[in-house]
Amino acid sequence: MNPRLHFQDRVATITLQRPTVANRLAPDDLPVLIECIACVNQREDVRVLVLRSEGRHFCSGYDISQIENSQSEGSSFGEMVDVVEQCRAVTIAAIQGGVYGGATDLALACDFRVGSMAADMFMPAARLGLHFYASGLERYVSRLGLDTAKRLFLTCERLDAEQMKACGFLTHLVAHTELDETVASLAGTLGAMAPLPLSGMKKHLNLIACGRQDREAIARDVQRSVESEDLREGGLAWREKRTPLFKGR
Ligand SMILES: CC(C)(COP(=O)([O-])OP(=O)(O)OC[C@H]1O[C@@H](n2cnc3c(N)ncnc32)[C@H](O)[C@@H]1OP(=O)(O)O)[C@@H](O)C(=O)NCCC(=O)NCCSC(=O)C[C@@H](O)C[N+](C)(C)C
Repeated sequence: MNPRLHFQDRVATITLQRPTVANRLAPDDLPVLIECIACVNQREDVRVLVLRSEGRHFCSGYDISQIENSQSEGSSFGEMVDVVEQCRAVTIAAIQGGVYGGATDLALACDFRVGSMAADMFMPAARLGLHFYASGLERYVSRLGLDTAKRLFLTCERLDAEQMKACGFLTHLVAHTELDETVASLAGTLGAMAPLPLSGMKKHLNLIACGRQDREAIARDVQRSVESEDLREGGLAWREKRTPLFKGR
């Protein structure tokens, strides 16, 4: 099955596993990815989702051999990326190599993008004759700013790992050999946080980034945390100088 979903402790991992075609995503892969996220959302014990892939490239985007159908399929690619962005768990993309086209939007929908020095990226939509969908354009501008979004979309320029970090595409840049360890360490850090504020603040920060903030909803989530067992546990653990044991309620 592509992709593969795996659970360990508080961490879910989705692995793209078509390395012979640079992990390109065909229309058939999109509902499978959406289903994987639905499975993750159902598991209350899962706090972190790692999106990784096998082989030299992270993902080469949409299947170019089916690009003419992308008008009808385009919305489902964007829909899949929106579903990833709205995942309840905090998401980390582990980018070991190339990330191209729609895959760059998929990575941007993740909360953290940890890249290796072997990573590179480009967005060839204009070169292919394709206008990118609205939610992807918005995500680029809200995450990277207007000038970088224009540079990437309009020139189709290739960026190396250091340029990806400099423009904010990568949140972390590490040696190739340290990628898995860095991702596991970040997943461990995030997995130890109180689940309610973790997923709540993730959701609201994303909404604020695209200008759709809801102050009343934030106030409700603040109140929910004030009344939570986890807040009492957090204070108690601090006083007792021990690691808190959060239950997500
Ligand atoms: C990834 C790559 C750098 C790898 O190079 P490599 O030298 O390591 O390997 P390769 O021999 O080029 O690739 C291995 C195989 O993988 C295939 N492949 C690689 N990426 C593909 C892709 N995206 N679609 C279809 N086949 C793809 C190659 O054609 C090839 O097939 P073959 O063995 O039958 O010749 C090189 O294949 C390449 O540039 N691929 C194209 C990348 C690219 O332009 N991606 C953007 C796709 S368009 C896109 O994503 C926009 C889309 O999101 C918009 N919308 C959602 C609205 C539809």
